[in-house]
Amino acid sequence: MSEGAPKVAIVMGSQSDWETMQNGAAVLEKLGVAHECRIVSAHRTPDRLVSFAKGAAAEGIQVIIAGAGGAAHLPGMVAAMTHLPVLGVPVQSKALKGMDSLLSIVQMPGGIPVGTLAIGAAGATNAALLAASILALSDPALSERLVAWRTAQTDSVAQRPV
Ligand SMILES: Nc1c(C(=O)O)ncn1[C@@H]1O[C@H](COP(=O)(O)O)[C@@H](O)[C@H]1O
Repeated sequence: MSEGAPKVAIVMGSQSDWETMQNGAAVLEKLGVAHECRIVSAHRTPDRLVSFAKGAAAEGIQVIIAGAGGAAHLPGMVAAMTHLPVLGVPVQSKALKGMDSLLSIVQMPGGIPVGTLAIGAAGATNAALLAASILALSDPALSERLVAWRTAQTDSVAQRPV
């Protein structure tokens, strides 16, 4: 469904973040938003980070979702090197349950924004929905799919617990 050149890039600091970030990829897949997923780490692969962040706009990427845990510098460093919207997902860490990730991502200095989502799977899901909302501003067909997705979600909520 999501064919064509990727418009959203989902980047994550480690393979271990995929369990969380795949929730975002699944939403983009359902909505038919072309996307790509990459492992990029500010700490472990700094050169890969620079070439990704500096080249993303020229490659046709329109929104970047960046997920990382612990000392989560990835989203902020990506944002420092691109004007594209960057949505940050704090991945839940074992030691501090993701509070470290959240605080590392959310407290950006004025001038370099990262739109920070909730810790964990819900954050990854919502980052993908926000990315789709941004793209839908200039894509009426995607806008219709997004509204249909929201309607289906509403319809799936039972009136009473079973
Ligand atoms: N926070 C970052 C960055 C970064 O910010 O660039 N690179 C890796 N990491 C994080 O280290 C955690 C543990 O990684 P490992 O599981 O590979 O040891 C992951 O949640 C990853 O996002």
